[in-house]
Amino acid sequence: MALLEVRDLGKTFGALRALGGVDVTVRARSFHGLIGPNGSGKSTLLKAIAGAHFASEGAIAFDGADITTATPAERAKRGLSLKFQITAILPELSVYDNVLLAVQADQPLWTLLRSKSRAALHDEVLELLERFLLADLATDLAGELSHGQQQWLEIAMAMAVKPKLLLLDEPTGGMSPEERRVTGELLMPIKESCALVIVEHDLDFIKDICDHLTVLDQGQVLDDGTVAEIERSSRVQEVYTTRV
Ligand SMILES: Nc1ncnc2c1ncn2[C@@H]1O[C@H](COP(=O)(O)OP(=O)(O)OP(=O)(O)O)[C@@H](O)[C@H]1O
Repeated sequence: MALLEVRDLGKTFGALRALGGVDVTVRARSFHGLIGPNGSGKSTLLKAIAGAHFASEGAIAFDGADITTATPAERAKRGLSLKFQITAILPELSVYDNVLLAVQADQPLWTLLRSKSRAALHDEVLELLERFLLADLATDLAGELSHGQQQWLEIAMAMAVKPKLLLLDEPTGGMSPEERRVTGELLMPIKESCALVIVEHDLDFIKDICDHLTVLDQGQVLDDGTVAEIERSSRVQEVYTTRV
């Protein structure tokens, strides 16, 4: 079943047509990669899905609802969660408090005042810290974590709201090969409850973790299919050998 349907999406910035006629379908609990040369429109598409900017044309449906003109907060309430290239952690707070803030963001105020609820929140924070290899660093300042650990903290925070779809923009940028490998391992289990749309330049990483790929070129869909189909695509090979 389709969780996200992007139909005939277009986005212009002044005279520049960054996206045009883009169709993308993401199934529930699938990992969907957006790849393509620099400037092909990957981040623009991710931002349009998140509501960070509005599409100029076309429609976006998420979980059965039309979200084309919904605000980022309304999309988040429906189960969309995102982590962008730019960091969103609070460096002066502990790792624990960063995750606690993210977990609390999903709770009504009255829930936070009950001690039973606070104990449950504590358990949720610990569970996320364990899952993303941060439990031993809980009391460290977030700003003192390594680059890779900061990325994992942000993914943990994005997962704190129990999304149906997680959007990641180049999560492995600046990571060591070992940190990339671990990031892949940390992401795989989220498939049990959540789909992923990921923009990534590391093609080996994206092929390892994704079920489905959409290849963009000059703001349009060049090809779309399983990883094996895209690997065999002569159109994609041509673009990657001549322009990347
Ligand atoms: N806010 C903006 N204002 C004007 N032009 C923009 C804006 N955002 C993106 N663009 C332009 O839209 C086009 C697509 O950019 P986008 O960042 O989506 O590509 P990308 O595939 O993510 O590139 P990269 O792989 O280099 O990150 C580019 O020509 C870019 O310069």
